[in-house]
Amino acid sequence: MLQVRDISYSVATKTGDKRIELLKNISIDLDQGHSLAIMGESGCGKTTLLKFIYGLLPYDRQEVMWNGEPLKGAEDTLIAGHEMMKYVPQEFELMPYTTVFENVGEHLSIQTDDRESRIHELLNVVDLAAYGSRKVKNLSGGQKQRVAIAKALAQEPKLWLLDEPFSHIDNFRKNDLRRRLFEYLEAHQISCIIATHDKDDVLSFTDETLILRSGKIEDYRSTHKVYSDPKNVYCASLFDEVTELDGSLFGKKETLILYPHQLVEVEKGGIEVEVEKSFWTGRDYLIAADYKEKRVYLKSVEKFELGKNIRIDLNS
Ligand SMILES: Nc1ncnc2c1ncn2[C@@H]1O[C@H](COP(=O)(O)OP(=O)(O)OP(=O)(O)O)[C@@H](O)[C@H]1O
Repeated sequence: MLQVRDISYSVATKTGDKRIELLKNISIDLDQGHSLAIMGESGCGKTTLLKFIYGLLPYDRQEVMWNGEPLKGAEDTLIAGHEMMKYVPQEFELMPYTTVFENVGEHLSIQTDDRESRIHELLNVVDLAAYGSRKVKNLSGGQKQRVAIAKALAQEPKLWLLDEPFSHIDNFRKNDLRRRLFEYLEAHQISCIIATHDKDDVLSFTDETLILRSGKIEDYRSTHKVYSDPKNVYCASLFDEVTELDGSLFGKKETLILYPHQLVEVEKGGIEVEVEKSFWTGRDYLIAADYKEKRVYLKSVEKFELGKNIRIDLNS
């Protein structure tokens, strides 16, 4: 079990007269086998938080605990990084002049009886079984990223720290790869913290979600709650387009933060909006409309012409 206790992390400005706080009062409890998503806008501190947990940055106090034991930060260890964790950074580190097979096997003991079958198992997880003998320098960016993932799994971590792990991988493979990986993690009871901008990494695969904004926790609950009951527009907009409307327009007390599928066109009732644009999304249209100079988004099976007035209501 991982426990992060009220951590803050700051760096000195270039002039050295001030400090910038990159992380402020972050606490995390992660049970073994659970997965946590870290979401937030670019620059909010996701990578810094992963590096901090992994032990690449100095700890002021005993702030990161593993199964109740305090861990040491970068300034107190010879080799930074905790052995029960594996951190897969955005810029993956591979050996370009050796094969995929050798890269993945790098950390497996030569004595391991089932060395070959273990490497094959991991290459299967990342769908690279056919590329074992290929030199890494001759792979595409997405293939290299998959090698980095397999290599990290070869070390049998208890906690996996992933920074935008699918950023180079095409949509065609992404969904399948996600499913295989998270199934592998579940089967081996490996915990996972994944920093991502992609809601598809989060909704189907993580138990909890922590949303960061300027280094502070904006929300930290079950992924289901973070998505379905967003605390504010910032949190909701990490998942989809968002409309914020006064609830009294629909007979509700609270301000409403709505995803496009939560608003629909109706014949009567609701409010009148003016269509500004219809975007085809494959299955239906995302309609951008104006309500008293406020942007409103809804889903529709029908395309609406620019300037058309339609009535919309809550999709209950
Ligand atoms: N050593 C450092 N010195 C000064 N500023 C830093 C340092 N490391 C990170 N930062 C700043 O801290 C902020 C958080 O960076 P971080 O890489 O953690 O963000 P992020 O949420 O992972 O962003 P992205 O989604 O773009 O990868 C950024 O503004 C970054 O420029």
